[in-house]
Amino acid sequence: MDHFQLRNGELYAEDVPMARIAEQYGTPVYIYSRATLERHARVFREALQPLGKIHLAFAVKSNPNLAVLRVMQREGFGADVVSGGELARAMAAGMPAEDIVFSGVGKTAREMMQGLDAGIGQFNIESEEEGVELARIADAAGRTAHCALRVNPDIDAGTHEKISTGKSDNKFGVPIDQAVAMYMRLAELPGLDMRGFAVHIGSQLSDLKPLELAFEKVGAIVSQVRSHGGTVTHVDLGGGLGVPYKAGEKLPSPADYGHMVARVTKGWDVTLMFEPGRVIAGNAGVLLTEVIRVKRNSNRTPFVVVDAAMNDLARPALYGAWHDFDAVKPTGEKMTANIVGPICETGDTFAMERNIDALEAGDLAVFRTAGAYGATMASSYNSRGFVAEVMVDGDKVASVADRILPEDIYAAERVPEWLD
Ligand SMILES: Cc1ncc(COP(=O)(O)O)c(C=O)c1O
Ligand SMILES: N[C@@H](CCCC[NH3+])C(=O)O
Repeated sequence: MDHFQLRNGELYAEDVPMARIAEQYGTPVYIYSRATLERHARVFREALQPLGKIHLAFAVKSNPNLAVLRVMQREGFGADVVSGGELARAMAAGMPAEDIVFSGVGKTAREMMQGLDAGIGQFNIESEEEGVELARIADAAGRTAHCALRVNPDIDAGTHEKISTGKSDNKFGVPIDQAVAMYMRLAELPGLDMRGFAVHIGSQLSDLKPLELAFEKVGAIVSQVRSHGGTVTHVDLGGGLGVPYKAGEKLPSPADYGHMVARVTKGWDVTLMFEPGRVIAGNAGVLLTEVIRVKRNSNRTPFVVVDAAMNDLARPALYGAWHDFDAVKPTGEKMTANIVGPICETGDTFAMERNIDALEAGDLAVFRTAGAYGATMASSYNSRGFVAEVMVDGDKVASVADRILPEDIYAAERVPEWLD
């Protein structure tokens, strides 16, 4: 059930009218629904639970807000992190260190030490060089790093090229044909406990077939390692499951995904790990915005200029991504418009020639499916500050991230005295 729905002709977030949120917190503002996050977490768990030993790690990059992480922690999820900052956030939100997986091609020595000091559950190593460095650091500190080797299966995930990660020319993972020998070498190093493999071929996948092919390839190397006398107890299958961005769009469900995973991993005898992000958070958030003005150039499609911009929601500018856009108080009238933000770039365009609810200056509207890769990718470009975030829970609403004003940002800047 959608928790961002019309009631008596106006949009609500759970039991809170969005107009009230705009009044109280201003716009633009991200709104997260606790009930939706929880439902998605449970649906995902129920789809994978039948597989036996599983570990669920929420991809922090998709939505690192502390309140969102706390919801996930209460749902029994650990975290997939890709930086020292995300690791610190996951821990600040109360995630147990042993439930945290650290991925990423560029972990610094300092971040490795941070993970070791915290006692995180697993490092996903993305190169032999990284494994050797982690071994040296762990050994010198008298620690053991539990590790999986991330493989690159050279599979086209069929998603946007900028969010594909599993082709051989992508920077992620090690070539799968070298993985077994590399795994065996790394397993010899002091300081490392090689316990398995990881794979993640991309995000917003709308077809399960590429995932299935990737997992089959991983299954083959698990057998090869074992036939060489090596040990494999964990396989991390990453995230990537897509979500509908357009009303009525059909994508594979977590249950479809669960059935596919069950079929492919039958007999592996490992703990299966998952790193879902978008499928949990995407449709659990919207970006509420106010129309600043409607700019009508005679005979041309009007521009609906909203107070959200590409710095608040970067996906349309970065990937040409589609976000459904609905009036908070629709009149039933429609218009064809270009939806743009106030930033001084043509790329600050959310949609062109879109058939939308008729809007005028001062009206409120939402970009849907903005809970993942929304606020987390915000910037302060054009000195617009950082967008605010709230969470609703039934009829309750709370700020979960205050708006950061331009003056808060330039307070950290200095003019050196030699410029006086
Ligand atoms: C290593 C890794 N794990 C998990 C995710 C989360 O992906 P998604 O939000 O598509 O589930 C990503 C992002 O693509 C990733 O790079
Ligand atoms: N930022 C991307 C997803 C990247 C996934 C990170 N591995 C998006 O908005 O779709």
